[in-house]
Amino acid sequence: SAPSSSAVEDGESSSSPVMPPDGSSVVDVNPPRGTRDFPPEDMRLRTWLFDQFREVSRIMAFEEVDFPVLESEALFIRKAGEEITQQLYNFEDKGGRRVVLRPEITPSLARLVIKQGKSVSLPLKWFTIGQCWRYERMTRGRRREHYQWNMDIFGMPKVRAESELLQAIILLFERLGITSSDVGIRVSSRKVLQAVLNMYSIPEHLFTEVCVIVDKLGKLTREEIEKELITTGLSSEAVQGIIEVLSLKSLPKLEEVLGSNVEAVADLKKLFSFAEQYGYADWICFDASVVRGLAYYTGIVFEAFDREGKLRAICGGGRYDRLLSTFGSEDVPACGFGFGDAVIVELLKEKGLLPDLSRQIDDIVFPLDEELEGPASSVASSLRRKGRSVDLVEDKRLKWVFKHAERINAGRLILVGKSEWERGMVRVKILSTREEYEVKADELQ
Ligand SMILES: Nc1ccc(Br)nc1
Repeated sequence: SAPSSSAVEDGESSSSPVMPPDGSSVVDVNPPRGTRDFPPEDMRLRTWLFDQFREVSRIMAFEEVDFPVLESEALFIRKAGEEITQQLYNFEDKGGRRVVLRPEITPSLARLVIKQGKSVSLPLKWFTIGQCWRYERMTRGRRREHYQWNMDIFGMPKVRAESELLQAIILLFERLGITSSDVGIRVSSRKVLQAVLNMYSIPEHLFTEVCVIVDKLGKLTREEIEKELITTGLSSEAVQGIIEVLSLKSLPKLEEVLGSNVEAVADLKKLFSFAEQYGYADWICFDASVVRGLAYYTGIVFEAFDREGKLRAICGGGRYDRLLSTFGSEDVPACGFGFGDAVIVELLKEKGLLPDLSRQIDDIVFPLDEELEGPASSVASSLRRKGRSVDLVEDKRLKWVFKHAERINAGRLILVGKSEWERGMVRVKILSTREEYEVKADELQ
């Protein structure tokens, strides 16, 4: 039996491995700390979820792209103190290169846009589903990997891009049976914070750091946030002003505070007006406290949340118009979101919306004795070449075969018996109706 592993650093199991008689030791059969196996039942759920991601991406006219999970560390070195860059799964490879298991996908997308250069026409609408990693001290016992669906639009400077991405997220929720009573999407803009910092003449270079700090609203206490803001050098007046504006949840109130000609207000009003036209206005709400924790966001940001408040953010994203220039390239306006594979499954469980994904096999082919194993091969092969899923079973008692047929929801049981085969026939059992008949082997469909 596999040694039970406990939460010790870096995943060594705490119990000694089972010692088989020959003295060798059994490897720890658990996956590395913080990672998951996907046995068939879990894999069916994951495949179903990813199929929903793909179907929404198709409906939204996005193209699929992919990248290595392994990326250059340089792509993720940022100085804003984000959690994501403090938990890099980074190492030096055998060639002395600094590499990472990517913690997110957006920088890879940006790298490919730069690499494609003038060979692509804008706007680009790309999506991918990929595994992302973080190295977290296991004391917190959290996962170190998850899969993220990313949808990104490059070369669309106006809020049409954000509106399109919000529709993709809402279409996904609707496909899963989730309603706007279950989930909402908080929307704001980093330009709100930018406007407040301008009001207090706070230098531009503090913007990103302040965003990363205020993103902890809801995770840290107000006092802790204020303390962190003060340490960046902000005056207590500016800190109070920031906290006050970020507590706004009314766009008209924001307009009163910031004025109508502030870009943030104009963008958000346009977005909420589009939402009415798309028909998803009841899903979204303005909430100035949303800033998201990634340093590179520059405009509208959003995150989906469960209205019961039991779970972490379901997905999130925003506009990042100046990411490419941090890689030394000309900027291209961009906007995107990441949608993880874990919180959404917790939500589906909460709402009783997990789909029934049992196995479905068309036919079981079973030779009734050893000398018919050859003919059974040709029966199975012929059905498979017609596109039927066939489980070829042998060396089992018939009682087991019937039980197995039930377990895998087989449609038919094809019995290859001696007397029937001598007449060129096989016996077919329709398992749902128990109907049974003989048919010519070479006419079996
Ligand atoms: N960025 C990131 C990577 C892996 C996990 Br689990 N969560 C967040």
